[in-house]
Amino acid sequence: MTSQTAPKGTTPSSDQIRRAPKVLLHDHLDGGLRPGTIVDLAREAGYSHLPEADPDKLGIWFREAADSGSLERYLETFSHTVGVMQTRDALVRVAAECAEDLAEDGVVYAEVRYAPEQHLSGGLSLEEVVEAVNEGFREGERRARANGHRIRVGALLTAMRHAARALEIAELANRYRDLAGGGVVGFDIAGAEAGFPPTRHLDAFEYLKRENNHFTIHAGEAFGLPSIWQALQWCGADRLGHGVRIIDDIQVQADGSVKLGRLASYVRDKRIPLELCPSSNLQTGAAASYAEHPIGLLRRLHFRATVNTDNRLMSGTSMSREFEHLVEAFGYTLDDMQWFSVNAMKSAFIPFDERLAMINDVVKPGYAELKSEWLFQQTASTSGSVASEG
Ligand SMILES: O=c1[nH]cnc2c1ncn2[C@H]1C[C@H](O)[C@@H](CO)O1
Ligand SMILES: [Zn+2]
Repeated sequence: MTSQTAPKGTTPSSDQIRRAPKVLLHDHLDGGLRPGTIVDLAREAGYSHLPEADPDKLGIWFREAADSGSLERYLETFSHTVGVMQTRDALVRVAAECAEDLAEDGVVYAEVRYAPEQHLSGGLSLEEVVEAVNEGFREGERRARANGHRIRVGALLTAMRHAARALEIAELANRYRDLAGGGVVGFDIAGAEAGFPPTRHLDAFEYLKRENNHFTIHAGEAFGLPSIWQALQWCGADRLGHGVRIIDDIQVQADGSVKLGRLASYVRDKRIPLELCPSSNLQTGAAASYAEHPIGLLRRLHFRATVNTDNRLMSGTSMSREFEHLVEAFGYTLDDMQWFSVNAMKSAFIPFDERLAMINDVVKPGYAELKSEWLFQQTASTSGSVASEG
């Protein structure tokens, strides 16, 4: 009897990984610019601080400068991307290219975040920033469709944790939700973690809860369990940005059995989504290698783990590349990729019926098609060998 599915251990090719429908919950708009666009925008704006004028060299500069082992130094590189994103046209262009690039890479749904308060030095208001980015995402979705790709992009508004505008940004996120055609789907806080606990912004989180709105919090990246605990139990985060240090509450015993502490149990029991970003974690020192990244254990233990890019420019990555690294490190199959993608889609901030439709009408059929391709390839090569034997 022949098997109906690809056997476990059949790893997907790079081409299959790229074509597989992927879902991205954690990607920074100002961490994903094309190097050529940065050079163009710097010229137009008279921004003279770029460390390199050649796009290829600039791309390498970002990767190397971000590869520092420290979140604080990693974040310094954003001064150049934010520096050229200060006009309406620049924001529309960057957002449109972001949607196009993600769609080209096989991402079908993405939540892309940025901090509106960082884009005001050219005279834009917070509202004008949000409207420009939304316009860019819609334009990028249209261009992607014209190129045969379908993607839906929602925005998350980030407040910087060292600043004091979180409530104002939360109110902004609330005003721009539920827009026809797509808009702002939630809120986040980002920036240096050590010394800036999420409880500094409790007023913003309490406001969002009263408004029945959604938010994620960068927690458990550069700082450990107390940050995750505060984000969940004081602030009420729906998801954890990174959350990778939950591994500190999981003990693997000498006999291979695993013991979860109370916080790790809570995260798993409540199905709290972890927005894991492997390449970014290697750069900021949160993990030593892909093979040692906690995602391997968290996936085995059935945490609600998702795979994300964080900053495609600074990490020289894409969703496909993240999966390529994981396939190589852990031998993941298309079934594993589907599991991560369904997890991410279940955890998105759009309404339940729309998430379900994406899972049933886009994600699952996409993987089924790739798996059936595999079956037909096997059939073709088997019948070839039967014919030659005959
Ligand atoms: O991984 C991150 N951790 C904390 N903050 C981050 C990370 N990646 C980007 N940021 C910051 C820098 C950006 O300017 C800001 C908004 O996207 O969010
Ligand atoms: Zn991030």
